[in-house]
Amino acid sequence: MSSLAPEPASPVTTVSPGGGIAVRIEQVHKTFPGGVAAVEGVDLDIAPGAFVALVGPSGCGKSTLLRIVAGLDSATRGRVVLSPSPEQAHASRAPIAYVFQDAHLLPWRSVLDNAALPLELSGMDRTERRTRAHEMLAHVGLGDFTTRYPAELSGGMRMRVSLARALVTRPRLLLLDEPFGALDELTRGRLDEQLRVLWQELGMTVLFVTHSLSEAAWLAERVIVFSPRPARVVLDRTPELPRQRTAALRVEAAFAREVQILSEALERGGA
Ligand SMILES: Nc1ncnc2c1ncn2[C@@H]1O[C@H](COP(=O)(O)OP(=O)(O)OP(=O)(O)O)[C@@H](O)[C@H]1O
Repeated sequence: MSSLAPEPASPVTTVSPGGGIAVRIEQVHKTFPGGVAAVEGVDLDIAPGAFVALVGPSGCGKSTLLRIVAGLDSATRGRVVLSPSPEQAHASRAPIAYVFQDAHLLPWRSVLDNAALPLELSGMDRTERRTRAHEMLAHVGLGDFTTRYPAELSGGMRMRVSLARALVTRPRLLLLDEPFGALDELTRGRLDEQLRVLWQELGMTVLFVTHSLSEAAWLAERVIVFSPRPARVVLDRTPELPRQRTAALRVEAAFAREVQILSEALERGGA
């Protein structure tokens, strides 16, 4: 089987849609020790279940903002309010999962054991965690690769394991930091398609950092364009595109127009 062959998606029946976390970013500023200002007065209200792309020039502060939302870093001023809060979140679902630019798989563990890792760390018993990891790997098209090891996989397959590892916890908020940036266009497009299907089926809020304006317009229901560092919001746009995103949409005039609008905002922000 080709690593990119779309497998019939096995629905994740145990997760009901809904249940995404609302994210309120209130006047967030971040200045690092030494005086580097990375984020300046960002105000965003993100509805539960929204799919939001964050775009901006390299080094503008997107990752910093995502890390603050995740609680991995703190704001210098302002605050991020998650609702429900991670403490109130439902026990059967993790509040937050984070996907990095690199897959960061453990080379000595099989694909299945990599995907099951967060469940193992949470103390779930072996049979249940393996069942859940199997289910999610099948969902991202890796059902036939569970016994393989990371070194035997392509870059796109490794990213899919990383995505499955984040999704096994059934997060209510999924944060992705330029996850497909190192992949070729075709693989990236396929993974975008799988991610959108997963978002629609799993019921979670998604914040997706990318450099690619076309990826942002195709994937997200709302695109935030940031200025060069320190990141300020230049544009907050809901692309006027059909909810059902298809591969054919990428060559349509309406899509090109959306990318153009984002591109102009990016230029304005840098002026
Ligand atoms: N821990 C840190 N200490 C000091 N400066 C930092 C730290 N982390 C990030 N920065 C600086 O903050 C700025 C924003 O970095 P950040 O990684 O958030 O940008 P980005 O928009 O995600 O970049 P890219 O798109 O290239 O990944 C950069 O100038 C970076 O050097």
